[in-house]
Amino acid sequence: MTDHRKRRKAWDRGFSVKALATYEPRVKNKVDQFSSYIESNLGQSIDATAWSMFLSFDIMGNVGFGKEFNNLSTRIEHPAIKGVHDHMAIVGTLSHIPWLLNIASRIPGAASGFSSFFRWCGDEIEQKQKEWDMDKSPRDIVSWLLKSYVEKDISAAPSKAALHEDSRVVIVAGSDTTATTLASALYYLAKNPAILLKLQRHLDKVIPQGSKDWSYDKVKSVTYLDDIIQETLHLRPAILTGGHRVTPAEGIQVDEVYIPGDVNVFVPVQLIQTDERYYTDAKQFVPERWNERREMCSESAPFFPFSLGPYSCTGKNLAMMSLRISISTFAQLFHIQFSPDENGEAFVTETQDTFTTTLAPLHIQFLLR
Ligand code: HEM
Repeated sequence: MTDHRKRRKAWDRGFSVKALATYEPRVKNKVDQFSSYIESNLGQSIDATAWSMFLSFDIMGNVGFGKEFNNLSTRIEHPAIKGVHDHMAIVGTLSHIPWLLNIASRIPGAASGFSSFFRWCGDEIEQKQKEWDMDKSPRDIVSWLLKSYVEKDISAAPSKAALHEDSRVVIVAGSDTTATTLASALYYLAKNPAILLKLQRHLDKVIPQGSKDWSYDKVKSVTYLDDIIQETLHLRPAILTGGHRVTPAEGIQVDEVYIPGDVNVFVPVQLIQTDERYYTDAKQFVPERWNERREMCSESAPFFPFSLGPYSCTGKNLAMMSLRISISTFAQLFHIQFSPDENGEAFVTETQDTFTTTLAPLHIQFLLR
């Protein structure tokens, strides 16, 4: 735990206000690239699940590694994405039996599906270290981690292997999660035209001159945008169940249930966040519950899509920034609706909990407002 707290410092530097300010125009640039594609394909059916993935991985390649994944321009998955998904399918299944996961990673060939991803991250770290310039301020998350390592800072990864692992976490933790949240937000906006319209009105109020006047500062002032993101994370958190935790040696009392010590437990995020005891119309998409209809949340309403405590998400501010930039840009420019052959059902019923979430395709159309 003390070790973990120390190591968080290296991570936190990569998400400081100063670091985020250097990422912001790069995130916007990727979102604009996506918007340009939409503009030249207005009315066409677009798979929001796949495209959200392309966008998030391109963002994470750029701000995570300072590299171009080119998913948006080629519309072909970078091998790192496939590697991550193969990896997560195994993690999602085996994490319920943690010792099996340890064994599986040591069986020759068992990890072949995601070894290209491991190799890619490792090569990038090696390359960065070769080109390392002490005088330059890091411009991406991995460079912040490498800086601590090269300078032997107290927060540094304790070994090269640990540094390689951290670099993989940047992609695994940062891309899939933001992508599934964006795809879910697009699903809710397509399903609820009145909510999309209300968001557009709020955006028009702070950006009356249209998209050329877009600025992150203006968008950040639109609380309804945050209400929509929050409600998406409330109903469809990107990590549906979350990682397990071990109970303290003396055991733990949860209401009337006693759980003995050293037991693996899960706290299923989505299940708890959609419990009617805490929220009115708990499974309905009502962004207003976070502001003007606050009475729809009880005092103790649980909300922890980024987890809580010392192991909570260190990339939360980057995730929120990416989501605000993406959703505000799309909503300002476009009307969003389901494609004629889409009703959104499979997107909900075929969701798989693979530690991060695996989503079914979602066919939507963007039209000019
Ligand atoms: C909507 C997007 C995101 C959601 C919902 C999310 C959620 C979470 C959750 C629930 C955890 C805790 C996992 C556990 O307890 O087992 C976590 C941890 C973490 N997240 Fe995120 N995350 C998001 C985006 C990001 C981004 C963009 C990054 C950037 C790289 C990131 C980096 C991390 C890291 C490094 C950890 C491990 C923290 C630690 O162990 O101290 N996340 N995230």
